[in-house]
Amino acid sequence: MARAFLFVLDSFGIGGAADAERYGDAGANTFGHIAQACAEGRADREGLRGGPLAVPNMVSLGLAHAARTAAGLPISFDAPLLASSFHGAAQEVSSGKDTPSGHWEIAGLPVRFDWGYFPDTVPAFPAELTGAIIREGKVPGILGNCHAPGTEIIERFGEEHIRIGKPICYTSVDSVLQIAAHETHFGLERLYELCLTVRRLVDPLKIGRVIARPFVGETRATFQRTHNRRDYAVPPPEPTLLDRLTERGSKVVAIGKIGDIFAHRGISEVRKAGGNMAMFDKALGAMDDAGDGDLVFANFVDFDTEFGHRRDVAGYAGALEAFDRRLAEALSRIGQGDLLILTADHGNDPTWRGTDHTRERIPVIGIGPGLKGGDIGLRPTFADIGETVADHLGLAPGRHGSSFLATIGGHARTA
Ligand SMILES: O=P(O)(O)O[C@H]1O[C@H](CO)[C@@H](O)[C@H]1O
Ligand SMILES: [Mn+2]
Ligand SMILES: [Mn+2]
Repeated sequence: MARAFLFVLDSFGIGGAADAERYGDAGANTFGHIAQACAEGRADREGLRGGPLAVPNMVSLGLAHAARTAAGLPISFDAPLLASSFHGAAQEVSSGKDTPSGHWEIAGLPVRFDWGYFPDTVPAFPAELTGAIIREGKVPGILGNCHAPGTEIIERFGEEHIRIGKPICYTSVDSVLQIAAHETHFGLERLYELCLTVRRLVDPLKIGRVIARPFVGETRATFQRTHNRRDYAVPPPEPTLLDRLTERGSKVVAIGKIGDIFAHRGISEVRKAGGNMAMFDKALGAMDDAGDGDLVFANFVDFDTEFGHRRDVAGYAGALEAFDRRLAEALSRIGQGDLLILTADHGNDPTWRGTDHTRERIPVIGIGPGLKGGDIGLRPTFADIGETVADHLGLAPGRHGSSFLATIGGHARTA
């Protein structure tokens, strides 16, 4: 019996990317800087957390060792490593530091082409596109049309949006076109339909994702985004690990936004919930249901959306600690033949300038009862993760990356 559980802590980078300079991110280190801020008492928040970062379960899987591999940081956490655990870091070869690039590469498909981006100008969208959105989306116009952080732009235009019914369209340094609209005044289903229309319109521009950003509340002070966010991604240009598994008849259970990220290709079942903790419940349930050859692929998005982009260090630290506490429940479900890998898709250093992702290496830590475990070193591509899962689940090797299963004493199960 072989099963695999892949948990992505969205944006939990560990620094050290060799090409960080090109992105203006030399020195960015999400994990390192959060740990440092906590150690120096700069991430205390009444009622939430205080003191040094406490993530003992991830440390026992080798998180601190992984940080040293990625960025040369000294290991300052002293928990013993669990038997059969393994640790290392991976460098991204895809050019984008965005969610689809990170996840697709993890699933064995590096993104070699360049995404389309909108310039940081006002207006940000080409006039023909804006015209088409209004015409084909049947809306009276659009608000925003610029680069902006999502919460700010809702504060700025939310009331006007409610009054005149124009959706708020904005973008960022990522390859995205985001549409914020009120759940009841504009309508949630109408927002989703509009996003589908816009998805088609931006396909020729190679825009990675159109994202529905519904919100509620009646005034500037009370607006709040809801968990009904939906991402409309372009389908991956080649088969991913997910396609390879489902084609063989294995189940791929997608927790959180994984289904959206892969444009629902190679996914057997989607289980969604609002917030990291509810998502963790879903992940545990999927672990209980998984059978031989299956993959549970989970994304925990709060780290990125709620804390990384908001540059909220204490919030990020608190979320890591809450996640780490729940990890004990996942570890108790792991048995012989199981492989659990924790990783990330890019960085989002909450101590960094701006509000965008940071180019970083990612942790690759995990456990597989019966394995020798140990150091897997620095992997040259995130695709090594997907290839290791493929190897563990008995698939033939894919086109990108290589399995580290043999390094940790696993048996290639490929027939
Ligand atoms: O500021 P919000 O709306 O959260 O947007 C963020 O979320 C987008 C998708 O993850 C990123 O491109 C970033 O701009
Ligand atoms: Mn992400
Ligand atoms: Mn993000």
